Amino acid sequence: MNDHEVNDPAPPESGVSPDFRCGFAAIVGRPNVGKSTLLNALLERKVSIVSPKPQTTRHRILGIRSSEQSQIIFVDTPGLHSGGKRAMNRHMNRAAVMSLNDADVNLFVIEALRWIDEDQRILEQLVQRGRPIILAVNKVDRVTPRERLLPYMEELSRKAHFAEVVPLSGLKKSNIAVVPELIAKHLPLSPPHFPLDQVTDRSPQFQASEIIREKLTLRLHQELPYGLTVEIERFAEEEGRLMINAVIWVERTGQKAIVIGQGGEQLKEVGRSARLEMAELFGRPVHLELWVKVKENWSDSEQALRQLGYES
Ligand SMILES: Nc1nc2c(ncn2[C@@H]2O[C@H](COP(=O)(O)OP(=O)(O)OP(=O)(O)O)[C@@H](O)[C@H]2O)c(=O)[nH]1
Repeated sequence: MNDHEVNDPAPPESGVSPDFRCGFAAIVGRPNVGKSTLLNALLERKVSIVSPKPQTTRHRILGIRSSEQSQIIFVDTPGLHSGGKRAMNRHMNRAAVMSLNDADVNLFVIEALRWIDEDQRILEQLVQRGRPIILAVNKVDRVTPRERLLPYMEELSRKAHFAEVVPLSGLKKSNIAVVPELIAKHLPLSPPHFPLDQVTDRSPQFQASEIIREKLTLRLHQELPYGLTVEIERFAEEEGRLMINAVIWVERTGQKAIVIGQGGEQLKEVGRSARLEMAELFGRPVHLELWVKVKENWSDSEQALRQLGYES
């Protein structure tokens, strides 16, 4: 099943103009070029996990940006991996290819002054699909002196026929405002698919699990790249408070000790920062309980992936 069909589209809003445009924009690019950061800047709020380590985005996260003229449904693709053998890698590749198929326009994100073979490979796949490609040249804040950018942009323009080439910085939020306008030009005339005030079709449970995973990833640095996932077991409202119980699944007993940390400090700190962010996101106090459990070699087994909801 196509992820976009999970939620029935909302009935068309009354009163939208006949020039209204709506469609799907895939955010594509190799790991760590800054796709999640850019998406968050485009949506003006945080919906997708951001971390300094590559390949942290496992799920396709749909962010929605609506204005009076358009509704852009962003698909944040996992990194297109080269040659991954484990089940998780296969899943990620399938997900990436699926969102390329869905998109009306591709926002291809690269790093300023850094074009490598993997960028070339992704560009070739995009060109084959024949959909418009908007090239987002990210991280321009790192370019010094600024004059180096212009010849680089000219060089890029010769690599393919891009609909647009935009230098920007997702982190510094510079030159971001123009991007939705450029994307909207390439979307079909259509009424909005979702209510205009909706920014994501992900459930609050999913968002809660992503917040926990992000806090873990930030604290654990190199120690647990793929080896953990988060499952929400309870998500209930009681007397104005959200009661959330979550299990952090790891692959090995040794990793369990790492996640918990000495005297439980690590886990306590993860819980504290996750709880604060959830309280802000959901607009009410949160009571969060975290457990760490071992699921042997889960990321190697298709069946275990399915149990945890990574079906594609
Ligand atoms: N200097 C600078 N750093 C950036 C910019 N955008 C993102 N970064 C950093 O680049 C790193 C990767 O950013 P992400 O947004 O997680 O990258 P991603 O492409 O979504 O990564 P994957 O999930 O691995 O595919 C983080 O450390 C960001 O802070 C930018 O405009 N300028």
